[in-house]
Amino acid sequence: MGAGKTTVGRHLARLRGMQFIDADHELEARTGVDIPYIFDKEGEAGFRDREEQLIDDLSQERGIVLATGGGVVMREANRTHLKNRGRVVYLYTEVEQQWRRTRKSKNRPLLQQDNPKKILKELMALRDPWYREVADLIIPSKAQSARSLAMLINQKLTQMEPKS
Ligand SMILES: Nc1ncnc2c1ncn2[C@@H]1O[C@H](COP(=O)(O)OP(=O)(O)O)[C@@H](O)[C@H]1O
Ligand SMILES: O=C(O)C1=C[C@@H](OP(=O)(O)O)[C@@H](O)[C@H](O)C1
Ligand SMILES: [Mg+2]
Repeated sequence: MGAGKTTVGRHLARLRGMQFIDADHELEARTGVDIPYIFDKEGEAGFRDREEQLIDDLSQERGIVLATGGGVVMREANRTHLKNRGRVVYLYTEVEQQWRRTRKSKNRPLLQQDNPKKILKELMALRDPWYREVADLIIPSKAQSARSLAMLINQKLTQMEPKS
């Protein structure tokens, strides 16, 4: 959360002339409600079930840039689909930076409590190994604009062999 997946992903899609899809926005469009509402009514498990279904669906698309939610690596099926069906970029961000970028937002239910920095730290410890396992490319996102990060990712993807 707060790494810049949604923002950088949109720039990257523009640079590559591809369609951009944000999994959370797509889920909101398909259900007609927002992410906090889904967490509220169905809990995190309900959200994860919907997310898993959606990732299976979207990862079969070709020629898109897909920004996932940060918790996507929590389910093994998601990790497998992303790894097998696309090229995965891990936008690494320090917890302090994540916290600064997310502290005013009301849109991330997991952080709507007293000590969001502690939650971000715990989630990082749990998830970082999975992000690294799934990633084809690891990009530290420290102190660079979203557009320059997208340009860097674009360049690195272009240097890689096309995924068959
Ligand atoms: N490289 C960046 N530099 C400065 N601000 C950024 C950068 N990437 C994202 N942001 C800002 O941080 C916030 C969270 O970004 P977002 O793209 O929603 O992250 P994610 O989708 O990974 O949770 C947004 O307000 C966005 O404008
Ligand atoms: O890290 C997570 O578990 C989540 C990240 C969010 O997306 P962003 O990573 O785009 O904030 C969103 O999917 C949901 O609130 C859960
Ligand atoms: Mg996002």
